[in-house]
Amino acid sequence: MDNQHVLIIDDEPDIRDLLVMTLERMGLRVTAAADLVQARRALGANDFSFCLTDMRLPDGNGLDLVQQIGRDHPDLPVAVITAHGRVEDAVQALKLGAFDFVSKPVDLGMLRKLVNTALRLRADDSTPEQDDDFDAANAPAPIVEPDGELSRLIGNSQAMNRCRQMIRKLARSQAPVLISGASGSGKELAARLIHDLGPRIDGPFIPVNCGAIPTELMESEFFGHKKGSFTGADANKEGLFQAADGGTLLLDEVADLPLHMQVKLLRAIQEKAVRPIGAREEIGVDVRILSATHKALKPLVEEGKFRSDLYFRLNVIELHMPSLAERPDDIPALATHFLKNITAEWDTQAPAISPDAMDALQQHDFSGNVRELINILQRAVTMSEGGAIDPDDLMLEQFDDLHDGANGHANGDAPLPGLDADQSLDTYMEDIEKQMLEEALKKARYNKTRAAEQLGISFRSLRYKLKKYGID
Ligand SMILES: Nc1ncnc2c1ncn2[C@@H]1O[C@H](COP(=O)(O)OP(=O)(O)OP(=O)(O)O)[C@@H](O)[C@H]1O
Repeated sequence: MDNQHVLIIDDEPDIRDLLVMTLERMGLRVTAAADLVQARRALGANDFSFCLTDMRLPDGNGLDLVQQIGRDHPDLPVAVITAHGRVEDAVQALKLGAFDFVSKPVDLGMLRKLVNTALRLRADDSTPEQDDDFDAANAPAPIVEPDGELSRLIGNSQAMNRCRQMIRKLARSQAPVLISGASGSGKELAARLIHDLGPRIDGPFIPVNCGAIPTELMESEFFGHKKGSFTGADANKEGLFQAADGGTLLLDEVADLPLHMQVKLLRAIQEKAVRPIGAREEIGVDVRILSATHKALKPLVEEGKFRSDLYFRLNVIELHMPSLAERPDDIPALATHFLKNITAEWDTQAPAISPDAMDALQQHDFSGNVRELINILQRAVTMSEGGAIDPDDLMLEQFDDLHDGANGHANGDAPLPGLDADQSLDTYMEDIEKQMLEEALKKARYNKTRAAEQLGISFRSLRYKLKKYGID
């Protein structure tokens, strides 16, 4: 870290001195500026590795500097110091391309972590950055060569290129990202890439399905607990935030968070600290938050089911993963890639996909997106007898029937089985319930969250019923 030169901008002499001293103790060379004019002069005359600016300065707003640095020095990470509780300022700074923020009074421990992360980013900089904008959603996407980690994202459509371009850019920031997209469209894969391409790569990546944690255990799962803090707390337990310290926490299916937990999460995200159940003190955590959802969150906010303040905090930047219907041209490349993977994993000969079968795949309505394509190919490799996969091997009608079928039974269109003479009404009802559960699971490609949705019951209720009937 020797010789790295950083720029601090703050008009309050006491705070400025404290910041300078803290960073110099980290072995950094520090230049301090008291206003925008001094800062611009310093930027023009030096090659900085990191910049930290206050928001309110005597001759203007620190956000103007964030924008200017984004334009003139796109590789220079810049963080802002926000007044305590001014979440809007922090969100605005992140949207404008700030790397991260710290709020006043500045916690020096957190600041040191932030600076280390920023300098790691700078040290890793080997590839020149594209000078693009976060919200340039409709701009034509320049081709981002799918080399290195990004080659894990298959597909060369415009939509996929735009995703790669966004992911590369998002990896450089610490801003919260909301990843939207249909089931199986690659949301978790995108989150992993943002983590792997960023300065937190050596830290943990912890994905958590928010719909899968029982309500009563949520607080303990996220924040941990102290031994003896409630019945059954036999030992101290670390929560997911602590487990993700120095890395990334992915809140998957974030729409399924119950309201009481949304309040607690918001606090943890804002304060960058958690308090385990039964603990007196809060513990600072250095975690980047990504979230993913297949449900549109905005309508949930309007219905009062998702807190608007949490939505505002999580959705600083949105990354949309396109469904296969939006990029059918990517299907051949995806199919060829997965076929190779499957045959390598199963140690069998790789059959070719006949042109007719490829056509059929391109016509197919993939409600389960890439995950469904993988399932279809796994089955096709098992079914194919000759050297090629033919349309029949794909058994696409069966997948279509599954799309339509569960609606049939689940909505009561299909005839109900008759009641046996020696059967009680209870066991008869249980048989029907079991049958509906199995069909909904099949239709949802064994995604329990989706199956619960189709059945109109909560995830927790589904899990209870599956256990009751011994369905795995
Ligand atoms: N563009 C892609 N290139 C290569 N593999 C992909 C791509 N998109 C998705 N996959 C693969 O498809 C599978 C499903 O992707 P993933 O779990 O990321 O989807 P998801 O959107 O998070 O799904 P869900 O909504 O069900 O949680 C994974 O095996 C993933 O690696």
